[in-house]
Amino acid sequence: MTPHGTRTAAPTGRSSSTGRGGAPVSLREVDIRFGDFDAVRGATLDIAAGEFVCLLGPSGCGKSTLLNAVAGFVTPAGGEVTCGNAPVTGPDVSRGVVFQSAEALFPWLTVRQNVSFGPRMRRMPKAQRAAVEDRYLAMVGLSHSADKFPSQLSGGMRQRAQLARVLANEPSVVLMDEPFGALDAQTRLVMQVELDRIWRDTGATILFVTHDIGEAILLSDRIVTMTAGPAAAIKNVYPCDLPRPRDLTDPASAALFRQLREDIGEEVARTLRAQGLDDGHDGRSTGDQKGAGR
Ligand SMILES: Nc1ncnc2c1ncn2[C@@H]1O[C@H](COP(=O)(O)OP(=O)(O)OP(=O)(O)O)[C@@H](O)[C@H]1O
Repeated sequence: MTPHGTRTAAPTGRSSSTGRGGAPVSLREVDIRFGDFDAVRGATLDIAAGEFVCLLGPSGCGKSTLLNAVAGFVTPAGGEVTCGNAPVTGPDVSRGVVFQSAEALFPWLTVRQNVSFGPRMRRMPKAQRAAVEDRYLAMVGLSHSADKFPSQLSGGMRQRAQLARVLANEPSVVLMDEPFGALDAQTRLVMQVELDRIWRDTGATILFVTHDIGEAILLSDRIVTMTAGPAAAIKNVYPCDLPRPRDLTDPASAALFRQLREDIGEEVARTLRAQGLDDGHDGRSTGDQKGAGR
């Protein structure tokens, strides 16, 4: 598969059975600075409504920073981020964020109350709220655990609860920052399959940050790599149109895996050289991990 520069993706036309479907997201020449530190420079990317895009890159390059700019947590120093053609000027429930840590759940509330939190804040009537709770608890497979507290859940269940809480706001864009990074390998595989189904059901646009090349191949319509920071940029955009469900051992997936590993390996090696730590390491043992292509 040939990577290409940033482009405007054609809308996928994916329909949703729940939620409000997806919205397009656009980054135009986005620069992000933290004081004197130049974190991201000139990032341009168009994500179509309903598209699933993964951001991959070496540790510390700026993946979360870019996701935070789409979330509205970080204000770009230059350029523009738009969602559904409106400028992003701050956080909004139409852009839900799922974090790596399930600490994002309120520990004093049950799973159902956590899921209900957004609709309650929006003063949704009780009967309607109950229907929303039921729908999203069922969607993530937590109906039977609705009355448990977060401390009574496994790591995978907590991430499901976090996702249900975000989905209960019926966001048109879901931003996921290494949501499965703290899970064991088996749970992670289960969650990847479930997320693929949930994405189809909701029709939401998903921007997903991961270190895991295999995970990106299993889930994405397109995979975006970033250069090592500072002043990180979008490096390549790889279309990933393999038939779903995907199998990392099939030759096309394995070839894409190797291509991505090489792409990220170059950036890791560049970072090590810049730090004077280069000992001939080509970065291939980093990036990832599990899956095929090795
Ligand atoms: N609030 C902040 N203040 C100062 N620097 C920051 C801030 N947030 C991020 N950075 C810096 O910006 C760069 C990009 O960080 P970011 O967390 O986006 O990287 P990442 O690619 O998501 O990393 P990882 O894969 O390790 O999670 C890093 O050098 C980081 O130290």
